[in-house]
Amino acid sequence: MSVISDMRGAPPRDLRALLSGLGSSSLGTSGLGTSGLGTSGLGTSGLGTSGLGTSGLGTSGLGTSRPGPGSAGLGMSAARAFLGPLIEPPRDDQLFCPDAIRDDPVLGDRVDDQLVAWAKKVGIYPGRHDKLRSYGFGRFMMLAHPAVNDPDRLLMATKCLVAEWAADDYYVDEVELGADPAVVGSRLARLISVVDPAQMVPRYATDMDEYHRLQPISEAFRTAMEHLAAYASTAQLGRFQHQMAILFLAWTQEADWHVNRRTPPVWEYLVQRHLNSYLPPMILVDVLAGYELSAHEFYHPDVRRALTTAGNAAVLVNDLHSGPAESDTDFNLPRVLAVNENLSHREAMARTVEIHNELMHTFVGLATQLSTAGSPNMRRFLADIWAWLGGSRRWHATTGRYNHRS
Ligand SMILES: CC(C)=CCC/C(C)=C(\C)COP(=O)(O)OP(=O)(O)O
Repeated sequence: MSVISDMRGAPPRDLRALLSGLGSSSLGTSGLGTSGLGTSGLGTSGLGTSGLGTSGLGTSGLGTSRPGPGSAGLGMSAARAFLGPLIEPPRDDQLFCPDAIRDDPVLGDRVDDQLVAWAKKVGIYPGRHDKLRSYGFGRFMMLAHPAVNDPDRLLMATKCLVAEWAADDYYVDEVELGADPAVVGSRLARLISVVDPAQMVPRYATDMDEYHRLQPISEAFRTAMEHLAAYASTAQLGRFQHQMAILFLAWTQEADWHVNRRTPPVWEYLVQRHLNSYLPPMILVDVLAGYELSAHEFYHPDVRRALTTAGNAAVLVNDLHSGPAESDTDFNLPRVLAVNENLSHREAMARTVEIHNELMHTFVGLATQLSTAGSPNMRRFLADIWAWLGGSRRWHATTGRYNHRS
């Protein structure tokens, strides 16, 4: 039995409180089915509120005000009665993390089929489309957004995810795929000019366009963001651009470790994983579900703290699962811990679980406070993040990217 599946832990009291207020909203929205969430004809702002039935719950509106005391609308018992049963985290292991709320393999397959067709069209993962299919990135998004039944919304999120993963694989991690730490900075700086379009005098614009036309990863980002823009508000699109700049910065830091052949101290690795976290796909939960957490709330420092904590915890689940599939020169927390603290692999895995759990408990505490004090959309957003964490956990445990059949 692996260290991430052989110890038990009961959900603590604060988690129960959090779930009664927020985890249930995802269950509530999943109950709406495709007609409530999945159709493109519905305006984003109206959909969020109608999805949660806020009008009947005495709330302070759509969350344009700062989250603060006194604006809570949905009492816990009311939430439970209205939105359904609590989500219990799985009891079969030590990882303090929910499991997936829904698993719809047919829907996941459908998104993955369309994903592979898109990948062929833009030119990413050439000659590796079977591998790409086996990763089940569409299945990932199906698991992580359990309230969303619309394949096109899931495909949009999957394209964004895969554009990021392709950049990570081809520019940062996989030397055999052309990754080269000496040019990571330049490649990513050029790529950000697609994410946040560079303004160019006409005489050089053709040169820049020609470069991007020949870069499948540029084309992946351009088309993924075009798809994202069909569903996202300006502010939601801005979030994504901001998060990409952070992500790309982190990848240049990683390149420094490779070029200079140094293993960072644990704190520096954790800073890098804070920047190179799962936040980019996570912050799209409201875009997919068809509502919007206002920019005012989204960027509130307390909210940012909660979200980055969740993003950091989620990416450590990646570190726990991906280690064996990574090359020896790749960095992950167990490896960094083992080197810095002279731990065995098993000890380093157990320490990673501990750090993950500490982050998750912090997230639960912060989210509990925010969901008590914040708007209905705040509560819903946190619920959707919780659901995302569960879907991510299930994906990591089952994807062909990290789990090879022998
Ligand atoms: C979707 C995405 C690529 C988000 C940014 C965070 C990130 C780069 C990952 C979660 C991938 O991390 P990592 O490089 O460790 O993943 P693999 O182990 O290479 O699959």
